Amino acid sequence: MSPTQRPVRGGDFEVKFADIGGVTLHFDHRPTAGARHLVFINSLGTDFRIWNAVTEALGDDVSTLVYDKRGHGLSDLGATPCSIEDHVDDLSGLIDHLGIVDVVLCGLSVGGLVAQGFYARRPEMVSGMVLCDTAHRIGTRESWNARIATIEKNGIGAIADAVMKAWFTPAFHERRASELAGCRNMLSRQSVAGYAATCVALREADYTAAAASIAVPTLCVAGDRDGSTPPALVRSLADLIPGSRFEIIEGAGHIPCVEQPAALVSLLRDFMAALPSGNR
Ligand SMILES: O=C(O)CC1=CCC(=O)O1
Repeated sequence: MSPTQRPVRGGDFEVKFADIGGVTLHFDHRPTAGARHLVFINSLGTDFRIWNAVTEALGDDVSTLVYDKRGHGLSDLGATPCSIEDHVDDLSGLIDHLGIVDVVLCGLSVGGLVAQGFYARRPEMVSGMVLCDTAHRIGTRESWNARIATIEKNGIGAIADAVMKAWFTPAFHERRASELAGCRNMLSRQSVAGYAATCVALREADYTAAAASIAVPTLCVAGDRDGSTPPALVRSLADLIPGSRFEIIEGAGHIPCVEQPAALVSLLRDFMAALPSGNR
């Protein structure tokens, strides 16, 4: 596809896959000539459709890349155990495969850890970061081990009620029942092996020391009702990153791109507009 062509959503939609170091990754790349790349990195238990409303609203103003991280959606799991650094390998390989040389990363939850890992490895590629409902360290060894034990015994469905409470506000539960059901299906239909492998990666990840070296514009964002990485935790990440900004999205849980996409888009647009121009 030439950089000026964009597949129309729902029209000539192309399913795209790439073999990155032996791991097949499922992605959707919508380049616009001259527009900076915004690369979205998913949270645990989700596939790239969570960004649909956001990329739709951004339209042709930015180039976008979404992908299913290993072990999720239509992407392979690869070898286990895996670490955040393996996820960084995937992202790095996919970006190179597509010939992208300058990115703004938008990482949600574990995706925010992948963004921090990518920045630590390839800072020259990154013009800015939006770290959404994430932290330098998420959960505890005990909490991840307990979650892994539960899903390996009883399946992901066994944790779905608790996860939906963390992902979405009570208002979403009350008023957006079909979206809630769809998101619950998305979570429950991830593979146990892929989900558990990502829990292991989360359990072992600690980017506390790396945060002080982040030297690009960074916006940390939290849903005000996030039940997984609450605003105070996201704020503690922002406090570690020199010069970063912290914003709260009202009326959102852990997944603002689904619950409050317009608010996230507005923050993303302002953030992108304020960046110095770089290589595109
Ligand atoms: O689904 C959850 O429990 C919330 C979450 C923690 C890490 C992540 O990526 O999502």
